[in-house]
Amino acid sequence: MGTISDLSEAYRDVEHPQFLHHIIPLDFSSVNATLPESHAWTRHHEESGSGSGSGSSIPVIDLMDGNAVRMMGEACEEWGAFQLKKHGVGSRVVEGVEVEAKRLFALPANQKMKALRSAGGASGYGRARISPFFPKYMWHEGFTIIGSPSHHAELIWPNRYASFCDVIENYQKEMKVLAEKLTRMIFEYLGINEEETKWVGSNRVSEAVQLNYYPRCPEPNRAMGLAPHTDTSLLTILHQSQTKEGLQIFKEGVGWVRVQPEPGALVVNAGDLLHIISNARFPCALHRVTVNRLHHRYSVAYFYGPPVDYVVSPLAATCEAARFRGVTVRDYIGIKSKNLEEALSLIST
Ligand SMILES: O=C(O)CCC(=O)C(=O)O
Ligand SMILES: [Fe+2]
Repeated sequence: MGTISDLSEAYRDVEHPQFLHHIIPLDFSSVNATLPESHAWTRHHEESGSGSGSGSSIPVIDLMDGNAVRMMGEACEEWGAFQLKKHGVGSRVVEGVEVEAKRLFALPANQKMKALRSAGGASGYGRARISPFFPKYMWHEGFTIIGSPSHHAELIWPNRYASFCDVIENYQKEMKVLAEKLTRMIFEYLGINEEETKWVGSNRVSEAVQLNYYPRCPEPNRAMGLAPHTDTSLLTILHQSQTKEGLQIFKEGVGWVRVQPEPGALVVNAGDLLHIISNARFPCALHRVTVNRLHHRYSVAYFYGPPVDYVVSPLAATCEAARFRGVTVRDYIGIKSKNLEEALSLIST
């Protein structure tokens, strides 16, 4: 149980308890033709690079390819992200979670509210954690799982929570194996010695599963699915449902670039912790989500990182000056929760 509760505690320690209005999602089923003002952002879709025809897109990499280490490393350097094929996670496992996510978010609002995230907590149902940093709300609701989902699942489904938990726990297990493999490969690319990777594969890693739901939206051009952010992880593995609009990644000099769902592929992106460990050689992928008029969209993110008491520091900085001071995962979570995008500059040297 070690880390599982540790990660929850790292979030609970954050001195910034959120207000309920930052947690309770809008009841989207009650919205018909107009976007409520609370959710109306200024137009944002016409920015450069957001057209899929621009030719720019994150690389699609086959994990079984003999050059996978180099390709993943180069993708991380250029984009901080890539799509991964032949990753070894069965399609039934992935589709299984998507089915459970659909079932969960289709419940009436009062049912979902039974599993509402608490003001100081990290897991449960609610708005995106980054909500307090933005003037408008997002067209989104989420369900965060750290450790066992059974507590919250039982509140929602007293009689059928076991099957939900089986599916989620199996997904966590498979994602963890994949995340370990990817971490080892990426560290190899960065030339980080094995001594520093001892935590990989331990049962003390920090991990969380995030189910995301973006209902169809009457005015998609004025709404925001998920506002621009980077992930507070080492790496994130994401499954997205096959919808046209959705995830976009920001590339310096290009703008927002769509990540077209590639059948069977998972999106991998570098989080803040990998940015620090790589001494900023890898950008942490800034990403956001747009919504669409016709289809609901679902995604499942798996966040992976070192144990909360592990000191993250630039390991790939053997001959250059370290650009960040060392910081424990727990402290970094605290800094990020209070400062969001300023967090990295607060630990810069
Ligand atoms: O829905 C997506 O495609 C992205 C989700 C995401 O960025 C997150 O959960 O942190
Ligand atoms: Fe994210």
